[in-house]
Amino acid sequence: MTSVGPRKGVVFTFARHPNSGSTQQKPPPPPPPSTSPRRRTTVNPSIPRREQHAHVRFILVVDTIVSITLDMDSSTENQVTSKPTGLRPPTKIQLPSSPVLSRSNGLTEMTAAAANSRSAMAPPPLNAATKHKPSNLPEPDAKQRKTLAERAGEPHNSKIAAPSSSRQAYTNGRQGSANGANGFSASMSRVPSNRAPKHNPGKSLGNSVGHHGSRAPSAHNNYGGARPKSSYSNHQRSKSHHQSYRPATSMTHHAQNDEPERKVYDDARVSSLEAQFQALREQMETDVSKQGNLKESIKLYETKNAELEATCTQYRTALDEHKTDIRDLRGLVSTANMELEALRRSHSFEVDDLRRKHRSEVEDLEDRNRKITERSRRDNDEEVRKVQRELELEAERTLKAHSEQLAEMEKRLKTELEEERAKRLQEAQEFQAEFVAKLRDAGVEADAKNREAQLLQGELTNVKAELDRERTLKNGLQAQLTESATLTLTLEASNKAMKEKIHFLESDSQAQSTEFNNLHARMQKAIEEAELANEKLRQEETLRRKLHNQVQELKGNIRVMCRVRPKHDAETDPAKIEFPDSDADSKEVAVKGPEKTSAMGNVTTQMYSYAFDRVFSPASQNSEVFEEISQLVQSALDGYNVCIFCYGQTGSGKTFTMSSQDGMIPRATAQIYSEAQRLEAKGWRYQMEGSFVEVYNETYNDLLGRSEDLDKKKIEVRHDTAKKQTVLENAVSVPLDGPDRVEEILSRADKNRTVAATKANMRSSRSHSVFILKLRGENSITGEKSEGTLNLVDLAGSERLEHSKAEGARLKETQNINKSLSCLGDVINALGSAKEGTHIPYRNSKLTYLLQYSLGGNSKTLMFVMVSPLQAHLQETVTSLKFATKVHNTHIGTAKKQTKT
Ligand SMILES: Nc1ncnc2c1ncn2[C@@H]1O[C@H](COP(=O)(O)OP(=O)(O)OP(=O)(O)O)[C@@H](O)[C@H]1O
Repeated sequence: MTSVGPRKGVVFTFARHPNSGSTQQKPPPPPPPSTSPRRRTTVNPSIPRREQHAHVRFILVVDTIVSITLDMDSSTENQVTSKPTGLRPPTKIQLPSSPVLSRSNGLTEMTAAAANSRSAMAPPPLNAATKHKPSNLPEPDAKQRKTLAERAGEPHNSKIAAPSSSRQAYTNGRQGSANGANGFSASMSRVPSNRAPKHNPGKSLGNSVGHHGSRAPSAHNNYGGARPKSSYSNHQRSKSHHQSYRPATSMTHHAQNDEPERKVYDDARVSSLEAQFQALREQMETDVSKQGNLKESIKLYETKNAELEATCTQYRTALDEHKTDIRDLRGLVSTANMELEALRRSHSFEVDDLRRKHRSEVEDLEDRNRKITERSRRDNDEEVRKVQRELELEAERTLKAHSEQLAEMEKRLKTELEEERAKRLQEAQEFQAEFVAKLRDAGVEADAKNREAQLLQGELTNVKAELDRERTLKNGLQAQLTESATLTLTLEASNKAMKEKIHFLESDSQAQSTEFNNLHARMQKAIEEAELANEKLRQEETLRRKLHNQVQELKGNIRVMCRVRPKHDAETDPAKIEFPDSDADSKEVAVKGPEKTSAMGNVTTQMYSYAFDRVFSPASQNSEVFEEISQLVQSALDGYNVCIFCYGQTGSGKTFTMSSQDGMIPRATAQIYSEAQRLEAKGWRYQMEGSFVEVYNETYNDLLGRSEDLDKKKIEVRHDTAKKQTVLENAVSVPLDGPDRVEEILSRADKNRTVAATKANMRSSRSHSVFILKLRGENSITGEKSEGTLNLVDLAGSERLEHSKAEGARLKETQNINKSLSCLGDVINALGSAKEGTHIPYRNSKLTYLLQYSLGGNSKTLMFVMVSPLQAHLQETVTSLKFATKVHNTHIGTAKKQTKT
């Protein structure tokens, strides 16, 4: 875009609207920044007056040139813009929006800021030009300095006036012919002043202008040929060029010399400028001619553009037609699709109809075929029957014909025979009469006749044989007929029987159904009755448990029974033990004490009598003993803690009673299993776990663990005070899923004890063994839960130290045994005498600590006091019996059932 101020203005500026860059014509690069010459000439006092004057004159001249050019350009522009072309309108239309120029104000000065914004180059100081133009200073060395024309050929020079790449291209395009302009730019623009003096002062301004004017027209082609405002750019540059080449030194010199010299100088300067003007004019003419070329080019382009538009319109029309065709085709395709779909549908309907028709035809054919088959079968049967009948008739007919034929033949033969005989007789008589002489001949003839008769007889025999055959045949046919008739009769009978059977079965099915319903009803009734009975049983069971435990409570929660083992054959010197009430329910035992000799010499013996809950004589069996304790075992299933222990001296039969093959432990577990199974019908399910530990020298050992760990593995006993249960930590617990498992447990425990035993120490005698059976039951019907524990304890043999004379390890064992037994007595004693809240010394021994919840108020305890039958053990026997009596006399609080609902 080109914008020019009024003709008489001081500043002219080439401004370009930013939007104009989109035109096809490549715009000229923005002019280099320039400052107002007026400002320079009028404001800056540092410039010599003569020089300023020369500037003014120069500007006036230039202004004139510009105005001429503007007239030409504007007319050209008007011509161009008035033509209706398809090209973008010239950028001149956007002049009013230019921030640089305002027509309302006439020629507006470009402010420094505006100028800066249009150039990347900083404006040089105003006096920069003068600073480098001292006339009195020596010129720089020619070798070091380059002429402006030389520098114009250097690529870097163009950068001075081209801050952007586009400007660079533009400048480079021009550099071959616009060296002078570069020189102007260096002066007019804000190119640093140190570049300005680099021009060769030897070259005059006229040379520069002339050089400028001699710029080849082809240089303008570098602007793209469509840039009509390039001449203005040249103008501006020419002005700058003028200023740049203004010989400041001469101006300075004039200022210092007299006036005539200055005038000469000015004239020279004016003439130079005029020459320059002439050159510029030529240049402008050239530009005008170029402009004409450009206009032609524009016209050409317009024509091409019009052609292209026409082509475009044709293409658009063709495109629209194609689109219409495509739409039509789509419509046709959719119509065809719809028709195809309709055809497919009708075809599928037809196929379905055909299928249905075919199916019905096939069914008809099958039906017809069936009927035909049925009919043919019936016809066949009928035919067979008919043939059979015909055969029978034929047979009858044949038989009848044969019979008739035979009878006729026989009759004929008889007749013939009779006739022949009569004839022969007549002939014989005739011959007798006639041929007496001929008797021999007649005899011969008779013989012949006889032979003939014999032949006839043979023939008759043959006929008879034939008749016999016919008869045989007839008989055979009759037999066949009879057989067929029999078969028919049999089949008919069978058919009848089958019909009767079907009839019977049909009638029987109804009877059976009725019977089944009756049975079902009876079964339902029986089930209901069974349910009622079960319910009643459950109630009975609950009542039984209640009553049973009431009885147990009445019997006391600690009971003592005494068992005297039998004497072995090898054992002599039996003690005198009596059983005063020798009935089936013995409760007393009397032991005859040692003989005592009085001072008078009388030998007396004292009888010690003891009464317990039950006394078992040596003849009693384990089964009898178990009968007495089975109720307690039942209590464990009912949710009680039960403790049964055997107390007595060594060899008194504790292990035999407790752990032998038919001892209390196997029997108790067997009973628990059978009872648990019985209770399953009442909704109870039990889980059973067994542990077996021993207390040896006040240490717990696991008898079900590995034998090598017997004295090494530490077992901890923990008490759950809330649940009143004892937990054995680190001890093996075996789930008892069958009574046979008890044998396994007992043999494993026995093996461990045997391994641990030494010759001098039978381990089983020197330790307390405790079999613990935990029973957890749950009733799925009533929702009851129970947790009981059965403890079966085989205590170590009690011994008196003075009697055993034990030393060393045995002494320690004995002391520990006696201590724990003493503690057991203390606990029982405390339980019997204690008021509520009194301390029970369970912790005084490992044994009582282990049995804490199985001794006392929450449990049922049974003590077997085992008695040796030997006199040698009498003292120990009496001690044991006394201890047992003490326990027996103890009343321990009421047991509590561990049940939940
Ligand atoms: N009721 C009995 N019938 C037959 N034999 C018995 C009976 N009671 C014990 N015996 C036998 O007496 C012997 C000693 O019995 P047992 O080992 O049971 O005594 P113990 O009190 O366990 O001895 P320890 O305290 O040393 O273990 C064994 O041989 C045993 O078979």
